[in-house]
Amino acid sequence: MSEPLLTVRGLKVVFDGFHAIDGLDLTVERNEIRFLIGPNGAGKTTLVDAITGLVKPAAGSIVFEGNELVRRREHQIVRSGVGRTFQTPTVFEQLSVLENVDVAASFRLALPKLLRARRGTTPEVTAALEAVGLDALADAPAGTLSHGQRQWLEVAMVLCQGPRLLLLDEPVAGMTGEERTRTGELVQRIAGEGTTVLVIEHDMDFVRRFATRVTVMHEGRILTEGTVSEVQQDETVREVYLGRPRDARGAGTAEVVS
Ligand SMILES: Nc1ncnc2c1ncn2[C@@H]1O[C@H](COP(=O)(O)OP(=O)(O)OP(=O)(O)O)[C@@H](O)[C@H]1O
Repeated sequence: MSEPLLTVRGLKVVFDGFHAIDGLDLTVERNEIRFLIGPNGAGKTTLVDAITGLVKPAAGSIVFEGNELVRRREHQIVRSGVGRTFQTPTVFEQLSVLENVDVAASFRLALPKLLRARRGTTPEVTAALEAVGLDALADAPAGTLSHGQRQWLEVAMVLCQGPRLLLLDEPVAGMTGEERTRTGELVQRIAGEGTTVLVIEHDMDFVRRFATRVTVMHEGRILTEGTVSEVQQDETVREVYLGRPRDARGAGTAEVVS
């Protein structure tokens, strides 16, 4: 069997004595569309923050394609092939759609290459815009895009950097049904072209339709993993979502066990 794309072992992230990630182990194989679910505060975003260098783990290792990511800086992690989007898209509103992707593409280049590269649009930029279906809007200011289109623009901004692992944080939040379907199909195309995708999501309908495998997080650890139906039937998952009536629950979490 080939080496996993991502191997997380014994990961701990501590905020002022609070263990947001508490000895977490996770393995992601190549070409998966892995969904990460779990109640509010389970540690999903913190895990992605640790993988991408935004927060520094107190312990543990994160090995991507055989290389340790812990202690690398954010831009080094991007250059090593890990890209992410955020819950709220971060685009430059005054720049055009094309310029946004162009700026993001430059970020991946080392300075000498960057100085040579600024002569017209690169094939990666064009391909990323086509992949997310925004090529017809290339010259539109990003500030005029709908919420769904902004999310796709942010995906294009990551795709143009050529990631082998793409981490999406609640990509369909606030989207219409049609936009959700388009986003799911986009994720499938991205995975089909060789980029492994890890998606944090609360929308169980979306998870059911597009996940190849689901990991459930709870209190900073992995509770269980499996297919959607396997995790829905898991007793511990049912307890986490339904067994504590006074817990604050995330949107759609009750759906997990329905
Ligand atoms: N910078 C921080 N400082 C202190 N505590 C934090 C920080 N970031 C996250 N936490 C805490 O860590 C825990 C995990 O948060 P995290 O955002 O990773 O959960 P989540 O599973 O992504 O939740 P949600 O589904 O609501 O987005 C929460 O209790 C949160 O309050």
